[in-house]
Amino acid sequence: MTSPAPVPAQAAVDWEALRAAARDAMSRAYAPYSGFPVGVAARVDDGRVVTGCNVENASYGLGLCAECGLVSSLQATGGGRLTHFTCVDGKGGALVPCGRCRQLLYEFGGPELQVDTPEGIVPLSAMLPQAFGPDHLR
Ligand SMILES: O=c1ccn([C@H]2C[C@H](O)[C@@H](CO)O2)c(=O)[nH]1
Repeated sequence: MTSPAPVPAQAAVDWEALRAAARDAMSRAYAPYSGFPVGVAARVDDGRVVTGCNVENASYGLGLCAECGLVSSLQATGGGRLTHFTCVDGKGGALVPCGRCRQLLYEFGGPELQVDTPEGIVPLSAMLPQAFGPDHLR
Protein backbone atom coordinates (compact mmCIF):
# COMPACT_ATOMS: atom_id res chain seq x y z
CA MET A 1 0.00 0.00 0.00
CA THR A 2 1.09 3.59 -0.45
CA SER A 3 0.95 6.16 2.32
CA PRO A 4 -1.74 8.84 1.99
CA ALA A 5 0.85 11.61 1.92
CA PRO A 6 4.22 10.41 0.65
CA VAL A 7 7.24 12.06 2.22
CA PRO A 8 9.48 13.82 -0.30
CA ALA A 9 12.40 11.52 -1.14
CA GLN A 10 14.96 14.14 -0.17
CA ALA A 11 13.53 14.72 3.33
CA ALA A 12 15.19 13.11 6.34
CA VAL A 13 13.42 9.89 7.17
CA ASP A 14 10.88 10.04 9.98
CA TRP A 15 11.55 6.73 11.73
CA GLU A 16 8.65 7.20 14.12
CA ALA A 17 6.23 7.64 11.20
CA LEU A 18 7.70 4.55 9.55
CA ARG A 19 7.29 2.54 12.77
CA ALA A 20 3.69 3.78 13.05
CA ALA A 21 3.01 2.55 9.50
CA ALA A 22 4.52 -0.84 10.42
CA ARG A 23 2.36 -1.05 13.57
CA ASP A 24 -0.71 -0.22 11.53
CA ALA A 25 0.12 -3.02 9.08
CA MET A 26 0.84 -5.37 12.01
CA SER A 27 -2.67 -4.70 13.33
CA ARG A 28 -4.01 -6.35 10.17
CA ALA A 29 -1.72 -9.38 10.18
CA TYR A 30 -3.25 -12.83 9.74
CA ALA A 31 -1.32 -14.96 12.22
CA PRO A 32 -3.79 -17.38 13.81
CA TYR A 33 -1.27 -20.23 13.99
CA SER A 34 1.80 -18.59 15.47
CA GLY A 35 -0.04 -15.85 17.32
CA PHE A 36 2.90 -13.67 16.30
CA PRO A 37 1.72 -10.76 14.16
CA VAL A 38 4.41 -8.82 12.31
CA GLY A 39 4.24 -5.53 10.44
CA VAL A 40 6.83 -3.91 8.23
CA ALA A 41 7.20 -0.57 6.50
CA ALA A 42 9.81 0.87 4.21
CA ARG A 43 10.58 4.13 2.55
CA VAL A 44 11.13 4.04 -1.20
CA ASP A 45 13.61 6.31 -2.98
CA ASP A 46 10.77 8.31 -4.52
CA GLY A 47 9.25 9.05 -1.11
CA ARG A 48 6.57 6.37 -1.11
CA VAL A 49 6.03 4.23 1.96
CA VAL A 50 5.20 0.56 1.43
CA THR A 51 4.02 -1.84 4.10
CA GLY A 52 3.26 -5.48 4.71
CA CYS A 53 1.99 -7.91 7.32
CA ASN A 54 2.45 -11.64 7.76
CA VAL A 55 -0.22 -13.89 6.30
CA GLU A 56 -0.20 -17.46 7.58
CA ASN A 57 -1.85 -20.54 6.14
CA ALA A 58 -3.45 -23.74 7.45
CA SER A 59 -0.65 -25.47 5.54
CA TYR A 60 1.89 -24.01 7.95
CA GLY A 61 4.88 -23.94 5.64
CA LEU A 62 3.06 -21.72 3.17
CA GLY A 63 2.87 -18.77 5.54
CA LEU A 64 4.08 -15.49 4.11
CA CYS A 65 6.34 -13.20 6.10
CA ALA A 66 5.38 -9.55 6.26
CA GLU A 67 8.32 -8.71 4.02
CA CYS A 68 6.79 -10.78 1.21
CA GLY A 69 3.81 -8.44 1.18
CA LEU A 70 6.06 -5.42 1.32
CA VAL A 71 8.12 -6.32 -1.73
CA SER A 72 4.97 -7.24 -3.63
CA SER A 73 3.47 -3.88 -2.74
CA LEU A 74 6.69 -2.17 -3.81
CA GLN A 75 6.47 -3.68 -7.27
CA ALA A 76 2.70 -3.34 -7.58
CA THR A 77 2.82 0.38 -6.78
CA GLY A 78 5.61 1.34 -9.16
CA GLY A 79 8.86 -0.33 -8.10
CA GLY A 80 11.89 1.65 -6.98
CA ARG A 81 14.58 1.12 -4.37
CA LEU A 82 14.01 0.61 -0.66
CA THR A 83 16.03 3.06 1.42
CA HIS A 84 14.80 2.65 5.02
CA PHE A 85 13.09 -0.36 6.61
CA THR A 86 11.46 -1.19 9.91
CA CYS A 87 9.85 -4.36 11.29
CA VAL A 88 7.70 -4.58 14.42
CA ASP A 89 6.28 -7.41 16.51
CA GLY A 90 2.85 -7.70 18.09
CA LYS A 91 3.79 -5.28 20.85
CA GLY A 92 5.00 -2.73 18.33
CA GLY A 93 8.64 -3.17 19.28
CA ALA A 94 11.51 -3.39 16.80
CA LEU A 95 12.05 -6.87 15.40
CA VAL A 96 14.90 -8.12 13.24
CA PRO A 97 13.84 -9.53 9.86
CA CYS A 98 14.36 -13.28 9.45
CA GLY A 99 17.18 -14.56 7.27
CA ARG A 100 15.07 -15.24 4.20
CA CYS A 101 13.58 -11.79 4.41
CA ARG A 102 17.00 -10.17 4.61
CA GLN A 103 17.59 -11.69 1.18
CA LEU A 104 14.25 -10.33 -0.08
CA LEU A 105 15.20 -6.88 1.18
CA TYR A 106 18.67 -7.11 -0.36
CA GLU A 107 17.15 -7.55 -3.81
CA PHE A 108 15.38 -4.18 -3.60
CA GLY A 109 17.50 -2.22 -1.13
CA GLY A 110 21.02 -3.54 -1.50
CA PRO A 111 23.74 -3.27 1.13
CA GLU A 112 22.99 0.37 1.96
CA LEU A 113 19.38 -0.19 3.02
CA GLN A 114 19.01 1.32 6.50
CA VAL A 115 17.42 -1.19 8.88
CA ASP A 116 15.79 -0.30 12.19
CA THR A 117 16.82 -2.96 14.74
CA PRO A 118 16.65 -3.36 18.53
CA GLU A 119 20.35 -2.38 18.49
CA GLY A 120 19.86 0.73 16.38
CA ILE A 121 19.89 1.66 12.72
CA VAL A 122 22.30 -0.50 10.75
CA PRO A 123 22.96 -1.02 7.04
CA LEU A 124 21.67 -4.28 5.61
CA SER A 125 25.28 -5.20 4.80
CA ALA A 126 25.85 -5.66 8.55
CA MET A 127 22.94 -8.11 8.77
CA LEU A 128 23.65 -10.02 5.57
CA PRO A 129 27.43 -10.05 5.09
CA GLN A 130 28.88 -11.23 1.78
CA ALA A 131 25.37 -11.28 0.35
CA PHE A 132 24.50 -13.15 -2.80
CA GLY A 133 22.57 -10.83 -5.06
CA PRO A 134 21.68 -9.63 -8.53
CA ASP A 135 25.30 -8.69 -9.31
CA HIS A 136 26.31 -12.35 -9.17
CA LEU A 137 24.01 -13.10 -12.09
CA ARG A 138 25.26 -10.33 -14.38
O1 LIG B 1 10.99 -11.23 9.59
C1 LIG B 1 9.96 -11.86 9.93
C2 LIG B 1 10.00 -12.87 10.90
C3 LIG B 1 8.83 -13.55 11.17
N1 LIG B 1 7.67 -13.23 10.50
C4 LIG B 1 6.44 -13.99 10.78
C5 LIG B 1 6.39 -15.34 10.12
C6 LIG B 1 5.39 -16.06 10.98
O2 LIG B 1 4.07 -15.78 10.49
C7 LIG B 1 5.55 -15.43 12.34
C8 LIG B 1 6.29 -16.32 13.33
O3 LIG B 1 7.52 -16.73 12.81
O4 LIG B 1 6.29 -14.24 12.15
C9 LIG B 1 7.64 -12.23 9.58
O5 LIG B 1 6.59 -11.93 9.01
N2 LIG B 1 8.79 -11.58 9.31
